[in-house]
Amino acid sequence: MSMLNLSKEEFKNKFKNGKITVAVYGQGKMGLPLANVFAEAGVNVIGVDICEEVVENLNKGINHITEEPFLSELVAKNVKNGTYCATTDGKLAAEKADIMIILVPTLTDEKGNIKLGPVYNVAEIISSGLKEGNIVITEATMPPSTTESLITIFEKSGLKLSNGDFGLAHAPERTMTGTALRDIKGQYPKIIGANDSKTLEILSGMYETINNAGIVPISGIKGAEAVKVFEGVYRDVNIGLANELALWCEEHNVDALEVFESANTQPYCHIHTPGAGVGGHCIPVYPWFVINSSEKLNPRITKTARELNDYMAHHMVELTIKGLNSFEKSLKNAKILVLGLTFRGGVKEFMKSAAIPIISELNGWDADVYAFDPLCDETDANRYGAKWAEMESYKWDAVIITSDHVEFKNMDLDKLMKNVNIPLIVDGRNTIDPVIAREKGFKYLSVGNFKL
Ligand SMILES: NC(=O)C1=CN([C@@H]2O[C@H](COP(=O)(O)OP(=O)(O)OC[C@H]3O[C@@H](n4cnc5c(N)ncnc54)[C@H](O)[C@@H]3O)[C@@H](O)[C@H]2O)C=CC1
Ligand SMILES: CC(=O)N[C@@H]1[C@@H](OP(=O)(O)OP(=O)(O)OC[C@H]2O[C@@H](n3ccc(=O)[nH]c3=O)[C@H](O)[C@@H]2O)O[C@H](C(=O)O)[C@@H](O)[C@@H]1O
Repeated sequence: MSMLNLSKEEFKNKFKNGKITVAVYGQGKMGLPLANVFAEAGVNVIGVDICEEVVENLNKGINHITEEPFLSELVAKNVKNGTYCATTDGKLAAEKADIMIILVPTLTDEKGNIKLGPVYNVAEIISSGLKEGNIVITEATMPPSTTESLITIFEKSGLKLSNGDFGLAHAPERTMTGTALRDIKGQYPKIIGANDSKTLEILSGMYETINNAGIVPISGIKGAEAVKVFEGVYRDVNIGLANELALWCEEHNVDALEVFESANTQPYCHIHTPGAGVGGHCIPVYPWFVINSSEKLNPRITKTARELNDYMAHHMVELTIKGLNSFEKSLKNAKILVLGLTFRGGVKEFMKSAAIPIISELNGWDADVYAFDPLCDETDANRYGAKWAEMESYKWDAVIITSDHVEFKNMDLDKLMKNVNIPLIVDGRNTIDPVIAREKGFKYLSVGNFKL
């Protein structure tokens, strides 16, 4: 069906009555919730993924993103009522679909080199099934200009974008794991940048169907890509500032969180939270999209913040050494419990997790390193060089918190006190209340709060 001939209202009617088919490529933390919010709105949705086990389970109504609240029920309901199905056959999905959404990983390697293999792979597959009147949308976070770099791939289909044969847009996913369904339905307005006004009109109609916060149309595709990337750069740079000011607070024996919270009572001040570092495949990745595309510009602020945030894992080990030394203990053979393997609480994702370099450096000092994470298991701990243990397994010489899981926020400190050889907590996520920890007899150190 050529949607580009429809008015916005005609499109919305067909869309809500299952007359339009959407294929979402990538059924992970972002793609699966999006696909199922569309399906819940009555749209015909095909979820495409390369993982056969994921697809097989999804077609049985089984959700693999178990940390996403309410998603399991939604997937089961949509599969049952036939508005959602999954496949590994991306070409067939493209042949059936009117709108194709690309929501696969956009990553960088350790050196910040951008890796867009999954995007180009999906573009080739979509091109093989692209039909007149279709619209292709990138929702994955894209280095600015990347969506338009796919045009030559789509035009292998014989269709021409400049002739209006198909539409192209970028409409970034502005969602957090843990609140994805809420966010997709309208926590924030939907940014859309399209190749022409007709495509923009149709997609405004489409997203209005599921997002009650409305649409923010951007004058071009590249601008829409920059919106999303800049949101992430803003966050990484501001976390870097928080970490730098927290290190100053440690040097001057000032409680960083108390100062930051007080400064933030001024509406123009939003000092972020200092910590063990910036993980995930979003915030530490997007700055590289700016750094690697700057030729004349030297993006010194973006680069410096990135470097400082990556330094914080080492600082956590420094705090641990200072803490142990205050008990006349060194790291060698010290029994250390690392609480948290994931990059942040509530998400089972290890990309750039602070725990990984921390465990590696502790092992370098011949410490006896164990880990626990409520979302993980022994295999995850061993993969990163730690043995698996629970709090009660041994008497610990130090406990290092690297993920802000809610289980750690509610930790029973009286029980922990019974399971320590040395009462030392190094809190990389400001998860524990320092006053309570110190009242209970712990030596408590965190980024920005250093009292031996
Ligand atoms: N995770 C988050 O909090 C957010 C992520 N994003 C962006 O969303 C995009 C996707 O991220 P996530 O969903 O978190 O990744 P994810 O790793 O959770 O899921 C990616 C899915 O894509 C599948 N996949 C990989 N290559 C594929 C291919 N060639 N064809 C089909 N499927 C393929 C994988 O099997 C996996 O199921 C990224 O660009 C990310 O920057 C945007 C906002 C938030
Ligand atoms: C601007 C913003 O809030 N972006 C969100 C972010 O989600 P993400 O899951 O990456 O979590 P996050 O809260 O940004 O945390 C990233 C990392 O930074 C750390 N972190 C976070 C905030 C802070 O003040 N200090 C800090 O050290 C976290 O511990 C974590 O290691 O990135 C997502 C994305 O863009 O993919 C985005 O959709 C989410 O809304």
